[in-house]
Amino acid sequence: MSLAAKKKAAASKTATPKTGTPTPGSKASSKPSSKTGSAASTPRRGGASTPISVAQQDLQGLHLTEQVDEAELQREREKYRERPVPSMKQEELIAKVKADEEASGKKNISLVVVGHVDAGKSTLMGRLLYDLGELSEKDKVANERGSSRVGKSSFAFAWGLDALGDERARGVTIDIATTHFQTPHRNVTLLDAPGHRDFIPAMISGAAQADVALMVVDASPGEFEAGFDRGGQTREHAWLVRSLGVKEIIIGINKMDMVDWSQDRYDDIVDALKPFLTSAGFASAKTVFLPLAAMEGINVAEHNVPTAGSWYKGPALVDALDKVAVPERPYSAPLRIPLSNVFKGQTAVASGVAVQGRLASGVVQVGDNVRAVPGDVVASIRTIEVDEDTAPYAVAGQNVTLYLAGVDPNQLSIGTVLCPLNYPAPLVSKFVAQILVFDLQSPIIVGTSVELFHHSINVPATISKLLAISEKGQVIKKNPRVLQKGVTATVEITLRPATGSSRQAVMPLETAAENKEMGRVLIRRGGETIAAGMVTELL
Ligand SMILES: Nc1nc2c(ncn2[C@@H]2O[C@H](COP(=O)(O)OP(=O)(O)OP(=O)(O)O)[C@@H](O)[C@H]2O)c(=O)[nH]1
Repeated sequence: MSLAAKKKAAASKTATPKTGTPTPGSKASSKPSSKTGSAASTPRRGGASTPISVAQQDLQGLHLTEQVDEAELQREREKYRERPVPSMKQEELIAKVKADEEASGKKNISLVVVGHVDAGKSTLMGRLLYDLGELSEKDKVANERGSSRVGKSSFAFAWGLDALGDERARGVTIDIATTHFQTPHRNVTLLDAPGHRDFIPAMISGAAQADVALMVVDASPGEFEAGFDRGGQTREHAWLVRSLGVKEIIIGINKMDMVDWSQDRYDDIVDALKPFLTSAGFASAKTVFLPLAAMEGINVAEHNVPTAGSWYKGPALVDALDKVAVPERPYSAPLRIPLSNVFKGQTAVASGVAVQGRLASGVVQVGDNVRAVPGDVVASIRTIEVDEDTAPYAVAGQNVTLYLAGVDPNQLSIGTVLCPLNYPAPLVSKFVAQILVFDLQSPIIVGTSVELFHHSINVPATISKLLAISEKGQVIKKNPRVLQKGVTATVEITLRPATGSSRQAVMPLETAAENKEMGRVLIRRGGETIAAGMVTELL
């Protein structure tokens, strides 16, 4: 699939509200980037993506508009419910997955790109894709033309990566776009994160899915400092990605052309970042620094530093990515697929309801039946797409598009978790978490209202009890009255019903001990990330 087409697909899911945060279900959009056989042969209709009922969808799929033959409709519905049979038992599948990985010599990793606004993230990724042959000359020329028309000709490479329309006019990335590329030993899924403060919720969704972060900083005079100061996004992004479980980080010190490849400037930036990254929880062995000039493609796909930069002997970006450690994937744990997208509206029922997400744990194959929670809906996996290609199975760590049979799209939403039939994730309205408190404007007290982020959703919640403050694993204070910046605390968190609803709010959640990825939460207040933590007990 061409990059332009991929971008179009990515752009089709950019429904993040420009101010405020996305709410569950708000990203549902028209249609995923499908090219499965069944989808291709399925009649599709244009039009608005307002949610429609299953019956209406059936009508669309069958091209019946007014005269409805109920019996015929029923037969068609039954047909949709015909399920492919899984070809392997779970244990067989896990063994095959491991053997396939061994044989391919390539491992899958997901990369999130973060950094202060305008640091050059999109330019860098555009350049990398171009140098790796993923962005054609034609795409690049079209991008150059398009971007100079709106008076931003230096954005030519970024153009390739940023989505369409609104985003182009403003020159700011507003939602996660995914693309794939390969290094000699890695298949990389790239999640391009927006740098703008308002868009951090979208970044959280990307970072929650990543194995490694590429943090881009701008070496130009004054710019690194602006991004690193309080209020700049460098610090918050580093905290966020680490809190979301990303252990490896590559720091691309970009725009070295602006400082004539000065080693002093590079060293100063490294010296400022190192202690900060350690305090944010990145082990120095898992931190790589490299100088770059993204626009000119220097030190991106090859170690081609100019004479002024001959002091640099380390890896080019592509070599650093090729060495990213692949975490042990929890294949044998029960399946958990938190959905990051549900395509409501135009998707015809015959090809299944299209959803996207990342396997937090477990394995799944075509024909498997899964239970969707909340809602307790049973669906059958009709088709699996990994990297836009159909696949017989998918495993923990992969981002997938799934086509589900036997389910109404309105029963699913962003945040729904697909689970095995006999092992659904528990639904929780209150839990205990151990949290690390970030930089705060005002302290956390009992009753503090927050937004709770878990994978791709955020829900209103209250810090209902402050249970303890600990240091190095020891409780140093019980029932504190306030939590200040920098402390590790045990708190009770209670979900609040959505505005206007009297129903008790619940969400699928597990303790971190049970399932690391399902037990990680982020806490924000008033557009600021104030804490991150692990669920330790479900109440
Ligand atoms: N001199 C110089 N300018 C660069 C380089 N890389 C990027 N730029 C410029 O920096 C500006 C911002 O680049 P983008 O790639 O849009 O930055 P971004 O980090 O993706 O920005 P957001 O999407 O808004 O977060 C553009 O004008 C680029 O042309 C570089 O290596 N050298």
